[in-house]
Amino acid sequence: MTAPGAQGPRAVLVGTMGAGKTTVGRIVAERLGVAFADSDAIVEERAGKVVQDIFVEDGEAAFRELEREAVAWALAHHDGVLSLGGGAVLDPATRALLAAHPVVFLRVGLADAVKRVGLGTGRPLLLGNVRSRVKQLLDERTPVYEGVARITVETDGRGPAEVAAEIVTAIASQGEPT
Ligand SMILES: Nc1ncnc2c1ncn2[C@@H]1O[C@H](COP(=O)(O)OP(=O)(O)O)[C@@H](O)[C@H]1O
Ligand SMILES: O=C(O)C1=C[C@@H](OP(=O)(O)O)[C@@H](O)[C@H](O)C1
Ligand SMILES: [Mg+2]
Repeated sequence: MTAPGAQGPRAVLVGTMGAGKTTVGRIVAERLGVAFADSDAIVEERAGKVVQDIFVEDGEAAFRELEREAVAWALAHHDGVLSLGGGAVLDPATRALLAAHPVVFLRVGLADAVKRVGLGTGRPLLLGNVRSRVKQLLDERTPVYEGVARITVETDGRGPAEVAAEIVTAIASQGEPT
């Protein structure tokens, strides 16, 4: 994290659950030599409990409020790489803030997303039929991710290091004068 007055994140990663935002974001930050932050981790630190427990004990609306505040704070104060939770972009105020930032959409298809999220219990929105929930979220949210992104990176069939390398190249070329 950085002092107030920073320019904001070098890259903000968005995409659905299993796109690899947390994993790839950490690698991109390492390669750029900057700090990494994840909205879920900020929320968990502030709430003093994990995302799953916030959903169960306080409800999704309470989580979304904490998430909106965490993202707004990080966009203003974190100048490294920032990964968002998959649903953060559903908030209109968050989308408005994102317009001023280098947003990278990590695209993933249904098969790879399902493989990556597996049967873990850490993602409360996927409880039940994982495949049909992932499909529904992909269908609903892909246009939203496309709407906020300046850069889109395909992740199907590619490992995190390869995806991270493409992001580093893409943000470097975005920074060049046209
Ligand atoms: N490009 C990739 N190829 C294969 N597995 C990946 C890739 N990116 C992430 N993973 C794996 O998928 C799982 C979910 O990744 P994660 O970074 O938590 O995704 P997100 O934050 O987008 O939900 C992790 O086990 C991670 O190791
Ligand atoms: O898509 C969503 O609504 C969510 C995605 C999760 O983050 P990841 O996308 O990093 O898994 C986490 O914020 C929460 O379980 C809700
Ligand atoms: Mg994540």
